[in-house]
Amino acid sequence: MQHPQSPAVPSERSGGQVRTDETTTPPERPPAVRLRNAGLTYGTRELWRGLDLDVSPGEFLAVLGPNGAGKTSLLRVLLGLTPLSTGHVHIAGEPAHRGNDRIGYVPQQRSLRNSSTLRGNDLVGLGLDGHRWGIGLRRRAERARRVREALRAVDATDYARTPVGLLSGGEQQRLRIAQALVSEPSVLLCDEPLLSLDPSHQHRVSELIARRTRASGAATLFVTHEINPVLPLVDRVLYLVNGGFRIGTPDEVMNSATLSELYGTEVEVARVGGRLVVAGAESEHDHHVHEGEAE
Ligand SMILES: Nc1ncnc2c1ncn2[C@@H]1O[C@H](COP(=O)(O)OP(=O)(O)OP(=O)(O)O)[C@@H](O)[C@H]1O
Repeated sequence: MQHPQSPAVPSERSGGQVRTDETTTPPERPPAVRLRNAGLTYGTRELWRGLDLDVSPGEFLAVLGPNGAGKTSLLRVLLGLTPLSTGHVHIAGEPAHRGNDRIGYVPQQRSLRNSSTLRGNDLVGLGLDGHRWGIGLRRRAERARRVREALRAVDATDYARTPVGLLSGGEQQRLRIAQALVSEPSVLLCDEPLLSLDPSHQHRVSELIARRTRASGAATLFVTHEINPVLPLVDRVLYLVNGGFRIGTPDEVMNSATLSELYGTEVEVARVGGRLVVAGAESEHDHHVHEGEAE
């Protein structure tokens, strides 16, 4: 796992002598996301419980699991929209709360209305509104530069001036990703960001998000049913199922023994033509296989 390391602190010089007795270590940055004994229950339905998780700045975490496992609900908890039933959640050292401008969010896709006359660059620019920015960013030129850069990063420059209602689902999705990235958030939450994207853009967007995660030191939680584009890029996987979970590297989690134990039934994880295929967990798992996807 590659995380930014705290720089070493040089020893202070005092009166010509090197002081080694008071070498101070910089205060550690709090985890970008911290969950402790977290549990979420709706009525009598327990989605997950006893979840302890720290996501470090610069870490890329895939959140996987079948339909209804509680992946979106977990993101809602981090966004401060859904309270935990048990335990605690902190974002960058503060309790999770609504309207947190440290978080960038790519929500699960909803088609933007055909009638929407909003243009792509306006939609991406909305990602800069409502944030507390430094003086420089108040300048319109700087704002426009950031929007342009975000559009270029998702390969959306060509349709930046087209009304979003006229764009395809995949094109709209790329704009949403640019909108979440433009504010350079500390925590990036992506809910099925690869939906509607063709295989080439699935890879491109996954790589872009991985790169931005490392470069900016943001922590990214990436909910997806499309595991193959992201598994080679992620540091760890959180796999939610049947109220339980596993956290570990892709190799630690995505194997037959671990998933069989988690599902309580025989699950086979196989490599087929360089792709990971999960089989045996009934229809819930079919979504992991995306036939025809280019490698
Ligand atoms: N506010 C709510 N009240 C009651 N039940 C809810 C509420 N929100 C979600 N649920 C239920 O919780 C379960 C988990 O939903 P969630 O959307 O988190 O699952 P998911 O893992 O993201 O699924 P998918 O892969 O299908 O998107 C679902 O059965 C859903 O119906």
